[in-house]
Amino acid sequence: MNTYRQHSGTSNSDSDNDGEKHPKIPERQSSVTSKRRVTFSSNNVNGISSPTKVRPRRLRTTSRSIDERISFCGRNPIYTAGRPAWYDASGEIKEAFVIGICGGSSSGKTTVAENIVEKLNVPWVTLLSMDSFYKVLTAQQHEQAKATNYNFDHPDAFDFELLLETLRNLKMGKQVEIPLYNFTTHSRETYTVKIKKILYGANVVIFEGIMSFVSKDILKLLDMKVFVDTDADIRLARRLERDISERGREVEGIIQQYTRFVKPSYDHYIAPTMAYADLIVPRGGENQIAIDLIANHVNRELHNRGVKVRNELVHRSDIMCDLPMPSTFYIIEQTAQVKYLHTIIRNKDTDRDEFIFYSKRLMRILFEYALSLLPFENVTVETPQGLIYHGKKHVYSDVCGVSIVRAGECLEPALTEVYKDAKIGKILIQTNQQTGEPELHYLRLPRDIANTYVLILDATIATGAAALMAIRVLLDHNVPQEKIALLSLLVSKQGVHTIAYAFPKVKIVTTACDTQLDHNTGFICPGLGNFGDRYFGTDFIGYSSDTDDTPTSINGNGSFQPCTPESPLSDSRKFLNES
Ligand SMILES: Nc1ncnc2c1ncn2[C@@H]1O[C@H](COP(=O)(O)OP(=O)(O)O)[C@@H](O)[C@H]1O
Ligand SMILES: Nc1ccn([C@@H]2O[C@H](COP(=O)(O)O)[C@@H](O)[C@H]2O)c(=O)n1
Repeated sequence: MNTYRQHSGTSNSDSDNDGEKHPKIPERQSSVTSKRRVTFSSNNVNGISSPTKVRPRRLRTTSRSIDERISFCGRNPIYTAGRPAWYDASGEIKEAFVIGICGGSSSGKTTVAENIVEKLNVPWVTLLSMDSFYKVLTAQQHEQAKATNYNFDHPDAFDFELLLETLRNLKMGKQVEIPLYNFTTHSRETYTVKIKKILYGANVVIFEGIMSFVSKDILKLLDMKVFVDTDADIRLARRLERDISERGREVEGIIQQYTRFVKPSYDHYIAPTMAYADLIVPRGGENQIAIDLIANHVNRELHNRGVKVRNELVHRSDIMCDLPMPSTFYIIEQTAQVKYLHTIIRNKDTDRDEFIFYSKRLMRILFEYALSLLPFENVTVETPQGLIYHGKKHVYSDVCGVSIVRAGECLEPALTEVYKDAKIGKILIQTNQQTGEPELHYLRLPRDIANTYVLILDATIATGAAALMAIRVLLDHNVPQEKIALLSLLVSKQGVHTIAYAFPKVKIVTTACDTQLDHNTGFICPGLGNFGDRYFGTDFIGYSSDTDDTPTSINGNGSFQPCTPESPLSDSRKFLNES
C-alpha cells in the first residue's frame, strides 16, 4: 500500500546565485524603510501638511521589496536573519497575505501603505504600486500625454494582465520583475526592478493603486481591502503640490487633467469600488487608529497562519511510526562491519579522534552506496589489452552536495573523495529559541543547481524539520524531487516518514535507522548524541548546535560562528561555478 500522497513538486523560478546584472536602483525604490526627511514648513494650509514631510522627488513608481535582511557576498545573497518556514508541515508553500489599498489619486494610499509597513514590524513585506503597470504608450499617445490629453485615469490605461500575473506570483511567493514607471516621461524605464528575494522575503504584500479594486480577478487575490477616503479638495491640493514638486508638472496642466480625467474617473470608477472595502480609512496616512487596526489585524492573521512545522512533525511522529518504510528509503546493508563502525561512533566514551575517524569510514560507505543509486547508462571502453569492456557510467555528470551547516559539512570531504568534481552548496538552518521552529539563515548554492543531481548532506535526521526546509529550498530553485537525495549517517523512522510524506520522490539514504525520537529533546534514540559537537569538539564549551534537527542552540543567542578549525565552511574553493 502506498501511504504517501503525490506531491505537486512545485518549483519556483528563483536563483540565488544567478549572477545577473541588476541595474542600480535609485535609493527611493530600494527600500521603504529609508526614512523620509521631516521638516517644518510654513505651508500648512488646508490641512495639507504640518509638519510637511518633504519627500525626495518621486519620479518613478514605488513598487519595491524590503530586503534589508539580505546582504550580499559579491553577488551572492546571504540571509542575515532567519526566515521562518514558508511552507507547511507537508512541504506545501503558504501564500502571502495580500492587502489591497484603493483610493483616489493623492488620497494617501502610499502613505498609508508605508505607515502599515512601519507598524507591522515584519521584515518580509513587499509594496506593489499599480503605477508600475501603466501601459507603454504609442508615439501618438505620448504626444497626447504631453499635451495633458491622455486619460491615465481609465482602466484601459493599465496592463491588468501583467498586473494580475505579477500579483498571483507574489502571492505564491515567486520571484517577479516589476516595471519601473517614470511620471515625467510617461514611460516605463528600460530596466525593471527584480523583486529578487521575494521567495524567502514576502509574507505580506501591500498592493496600492487608484484602480486596485476594479478587476474582479484581482479582488479575489486580496485578503484585506482598504479604501483610503480623503476629501476631494485635499486630494486636489496634495496632487497640485506633488505633481509640481515630484512629477515636473505645471499648475495649468494639473488642473486641466484633474477636471477632464481625474475627477470624472474618481466618481465613475473609483468611488463605487469603496463598496468592496473591508475597511475605509478617512483622512489617509494621518489616521493612526486605522493604521494600528490594520497592522494588528495583519499581525493576528500572520500569527494564525504561522507555520508550526517542527511542532506538528513531533506530534505526527507517533501516527507515522507504524507505517511501512517508503520505497524511497535506502539503507546500506547492515553487515557486522557496519555495526562495528556504529558501535564505535555511538559509544559515549569514544574520544573525538576516534569519532572522526570511524564516522568518516561510514561516510565513505554511505557515498559509494548513494552514488550507486544514481541512474547509469551502458558504455564500453577498451582495456590496455585492446579488448572491450562493457561498463556503466553515471547519466548525471554534475553532482552537487548541499550540506546543512554545521554537521552536514562534516560529510563534504567524504563526498569529494568519492566524487571529486562534486560541487558544494550550503544551507544554514537554526532553531528559533522562542518558537522552536526552524529558520533559514544562510544559503549558498551553485548557480546551475537545477541541472545537477543534488545530495543533501546532514549527519543525522531527527524530526526532519531541517531536511524539509532544505528540500523546499532546492525545489524553489527548480531542482526536481527526482534529482534530490537526502544523505545522513543516522535517521529516525519518524524523520524518514516526514520527508517521504512531504516529498515522495526524494530518496533518503542512510547507514542506520533508529525507531525512537525523544519528544522532549528531539534526539534520536538510542542515537549517537550531537554529531556536530562530537565531531568539532564543542560538546563541552557551550558553543554548539548543528541544524534544526539537533535540539541545542548554537550559543543561546542564535549567532553563528562558522569557521572552526575543522569546519570546511571557510573553504571557498568548493563554490564552483559561482562568481
Ligand atoms: N496626511 C498627510 N498630510 C500631508 N500630506 C500628505 C498626507 N498624506 C499624504 N500626503 C502627501 O500627499 C501626496 C500624495 O500622497 P500619497 O500617499 O503618495 O498618495 P497616493 O499614493 O494616494 O497618490 C504626497 O506628496 C504626500 O507626501
Ligand atoms: N504618466 C502619468 C501616469 C499617471 N498619472 C496620474 O497618476 C495618478 C495615479 O497615481 P497616484 O500615485 O496619484 O495614485 C492618476 O490619477 C493619473 O492621472 C499621470 O499624471 N501621468
